Amino acid sequence: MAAIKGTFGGLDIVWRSNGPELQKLRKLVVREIMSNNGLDACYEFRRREIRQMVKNIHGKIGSPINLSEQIFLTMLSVTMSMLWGGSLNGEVAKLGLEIKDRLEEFMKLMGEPNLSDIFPMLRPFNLQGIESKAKKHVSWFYGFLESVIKQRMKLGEGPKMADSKDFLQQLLELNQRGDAKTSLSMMEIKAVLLDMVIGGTDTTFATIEWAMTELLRHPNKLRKVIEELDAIIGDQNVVEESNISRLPYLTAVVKETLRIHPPAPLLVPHMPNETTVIAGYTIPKNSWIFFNVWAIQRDAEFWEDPLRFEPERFLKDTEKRNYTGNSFHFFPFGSRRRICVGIPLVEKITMQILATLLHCFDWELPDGRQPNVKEKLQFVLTKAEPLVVVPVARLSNSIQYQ
Ligand code: HEM
Repeated sequence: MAAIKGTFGGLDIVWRSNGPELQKLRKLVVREIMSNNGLDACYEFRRREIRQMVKNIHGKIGSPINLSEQIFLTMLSVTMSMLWGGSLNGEVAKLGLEIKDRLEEFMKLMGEPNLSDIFPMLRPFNLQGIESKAKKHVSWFYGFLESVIKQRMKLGEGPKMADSKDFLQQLLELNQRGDAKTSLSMMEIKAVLLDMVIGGTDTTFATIEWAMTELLRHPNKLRKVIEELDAIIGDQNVVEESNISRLPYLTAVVKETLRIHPPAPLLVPHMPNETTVIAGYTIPKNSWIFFNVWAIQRDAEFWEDPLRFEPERFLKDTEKRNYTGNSFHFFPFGSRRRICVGIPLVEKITMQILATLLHCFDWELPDGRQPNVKEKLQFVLTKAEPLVVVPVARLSNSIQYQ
């Protein structure tokens, strides 16, 4: 962990220590970028990538497809598109694949046990090479983001899509306001963008992959989702972000997925800057603390029949069962000062991608075999084996697939 933290140079949000600079960055992201206005401003970018996903899948109707890979690429395209108007289509596809490979490598490194975390005096020797490998990837990402930013500053504005503005454009405009509260250095802009690529892509992908897996394992729950989509969206429309607040059952499916399969099962490690005693245990200053939210959210003391996939439990008591991190039985995004800043985006994007996949297609299982729930932990908890399924068109109007 120390190795990974070091590679960011202390400028990003995830690995920055508590203090006024961290609070400034968090406030800026939450108030400006993740606000309704901020997210609405880049809706067209998200929408474009989701429509492209539908088109890609429609081209493979009737054949088995690796849905996990399709979801990952869609999430990466959505992230790149929202951040700097990038895309994985056309000539930049090669670059997208390079980002995907580097992201996967980086996640692996973050999940690898590092001797230096247990014996900090070994850190200078970099015995497993984790720090140097991680640094190589981070420098590549920083170099790439720098060229994107320079290009944008030269052109003066981002790609035009209706009235949309990508995150980079929003950050640069905040900088032009020129007040200390919203100005960021170029290094900080790069670090925040990188946090979003690394912190946002895999976690959101994993949520959608697990939700699809659980629904395919539970046809009675899937039927309820389809009934809800047919009633709210209907046969002649496509899913828009404005519809998703009217899909309470699908919302409960996402929450139940995040309960059983939290993408960040140990949250992000915390480090107290003072020695503290909690419940009689002494937590020494500067120790790495992991919260096992995976185990807590499966604890039979708090959850009835905890391993059963039961979205209905989130239909009751919705006030308490939310993402605010105030319940210590359900906090997949963490809690309090360091709670995830991406929640508003996650709520929109997971719902819209899931609703679109289930509204546009029926999904058949090759050889009728149920997908398994074997897990793979590389910092983010994903499925060990990809989800392979056969898409079948379910809408009568071919325009909905274009
Ligand atoms: C389902 C998707 C996601 C999950 C489950 C998730 C989960 C988390 C968790 C558990 C933390 C650490 C909280 C703690 O330790 O107390 C965190 C932090 C963070 N997340 Fe997310 N996240 C998701 C998506 C996103 C997205 C889409 C973004 C941005 C585009 C994002 C940006 C961040 C950032 C910047 C932090 C660091 C906050 C800080 O340290 O102050 N996350 N996230």
